[in-house]
Amino acid sequence: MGMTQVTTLECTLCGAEYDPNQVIYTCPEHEGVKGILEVTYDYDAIDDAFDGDLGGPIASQWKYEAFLPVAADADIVTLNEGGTDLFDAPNLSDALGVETLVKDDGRNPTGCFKDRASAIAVTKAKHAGRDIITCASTGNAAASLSGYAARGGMDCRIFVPGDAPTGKLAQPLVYGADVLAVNGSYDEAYDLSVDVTEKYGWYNRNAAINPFQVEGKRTVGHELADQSIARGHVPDWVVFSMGDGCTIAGAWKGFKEFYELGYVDDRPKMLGVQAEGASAIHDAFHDHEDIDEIAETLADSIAVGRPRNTIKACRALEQSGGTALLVSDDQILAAEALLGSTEGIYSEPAGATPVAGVQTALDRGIIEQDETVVVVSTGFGLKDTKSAEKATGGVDRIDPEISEVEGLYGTAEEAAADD
Ligand SMILES: Cc1ncc(COP(=O)(O)O)c(C=O)c1O
Ligand SMILES: N[C@@H](CCOP(=O)(O)O)C(=O)O
Repeated sequence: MGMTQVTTLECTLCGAEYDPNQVIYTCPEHEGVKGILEVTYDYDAIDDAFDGDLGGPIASQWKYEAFLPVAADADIVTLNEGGTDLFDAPNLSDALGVETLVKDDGRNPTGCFKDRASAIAVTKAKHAGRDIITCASTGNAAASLSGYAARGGMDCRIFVPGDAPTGKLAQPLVYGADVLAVNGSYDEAYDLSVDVTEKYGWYNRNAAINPFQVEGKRTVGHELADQSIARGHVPDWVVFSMGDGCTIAGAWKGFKEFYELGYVDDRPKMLGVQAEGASAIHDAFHDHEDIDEIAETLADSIAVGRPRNTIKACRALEQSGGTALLVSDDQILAAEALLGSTEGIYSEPAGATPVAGVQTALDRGIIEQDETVVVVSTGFGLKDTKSAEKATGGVDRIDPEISEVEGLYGTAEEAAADD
């Protein structure tokens, strides 16, 4: 059975349309991965089918199943992804000087928002009768896909840059994937995975070329809209970090759909944040003539030199009235420590990057102090403890002597007198 609510796959460059019930990645009319495809829907059919309790509890992203491009007779492979909390963040708000909420997508089953897309990929691959699935990854998509492939009983072969954080390499190994650590950058691992997909015919999960992956990511936008209904107001800004640009594009598409269907009465502006050393989407959005294709940032998840989804990301920024800005690695590390120490939310650097973006946007008058901001923390910090050590300065090492504690805090009597 086909996906009744999906109408076509439309090329973002030339508008050519393709049958969505085939496995197709990019538009063959363009070289390489340029002709990214957009999934289009019959929204009347979706609206008829959707019976979610808007403003009510969100058990998982499957609350929005009517919006998801899976066949009605597909066996869904899920670990209960999505349904992540949107936290009030009073301490962080005080520190930043603007009302801030945190959507903690690091609480997904494998510790990253990628699970929203991986559930779709493995479900679709199985439905298409495939038994091997692949992707290129800076680490999170790899870990996520490996977990879902294990759950779905599929073989998983992933390509990661050799210097990926060890936590992100351990995770897919435990999930039973073949982890191929490429001597090179993410961009090189990516090109290799595309080559392999063409030659071996494995199913490719990469969001940048597999048009259905951005569609899974849009449930974060559905949830933000749903949570806005529960809270009674839509935030002025939603802030994401950007690497390939698929995540912000998906989130915007999801929120916009709910707005256009009349489920929610306003839309946020999207703020996309990149690292100074990996700035290609920012550069394209601001019409810089020389786009810097070198990626050098400790925020490994957004260390992307040649983003594959610049078109969709820039469209999200433009349509929402938002913008893109850059932050330094030092700001990212400081943001990781700030988010953790103010709200107990431990993010990897790319997950904390939006917090650094809010600070910069306030300084530059892009965000006003009387606005409301949602930062989306996209990945859990324990995947990259080396960066956490850099962010915090690490532990105090002491001998097992009371005098060592007294050296730090004074004697117990002195500390009691201070209280
Ligand atoms: C934790 C984390 N945050 C942000 C991103 C950026 O997402 P995108 O590449 O879709 O822009 C990624 C990777 O893609 C990621 O793993
Ligand atoms: N930084 C990403 C890159 C690939 O993920 P995708 O979902 O955009 O395909 C990662 O975590 O690997």
